[in-house]
Amino acid sequence: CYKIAQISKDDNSQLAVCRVLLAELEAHKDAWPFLTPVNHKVILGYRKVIKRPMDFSTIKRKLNNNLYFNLDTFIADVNLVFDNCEKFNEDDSDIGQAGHNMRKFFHELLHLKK
Ligand SMILES: Cn1cc(C(=O)NCCN)ccc1=O
Repeated sequence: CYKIAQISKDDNSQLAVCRVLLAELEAHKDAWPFLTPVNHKVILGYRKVIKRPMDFSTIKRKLNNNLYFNLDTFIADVNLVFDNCEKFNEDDSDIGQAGHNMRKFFHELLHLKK
């Protein structure tokens, strides 16, 4: 049963790493555009242009509902947040710049944890 215990321990420690990474993203000064889902009733065109919306609160809900298989599936959703941002916003806009800053910050976090 050691093998089974080992697998579940890895899942738990990977889950703990995801929670810490998400907390650090949410605490960043440039996180404000990404904390909650984009309101497509307010932001015209968003629903048509962005096929897979994602935000930090949705990632937190998915983490708590055990919907991430491993660290890589978590990283894919975080990158989706930044890819959506780049698609919808000009690079020189406030939100566009925030997205670039947050992507760089997340990339550096990942390389610290390795
Ligand atoms: C990520 N993103 C956020 C917004 C937004 O307005 N967020 C509300 C901030 N309070 C608009 C476009 C977009 O791509």
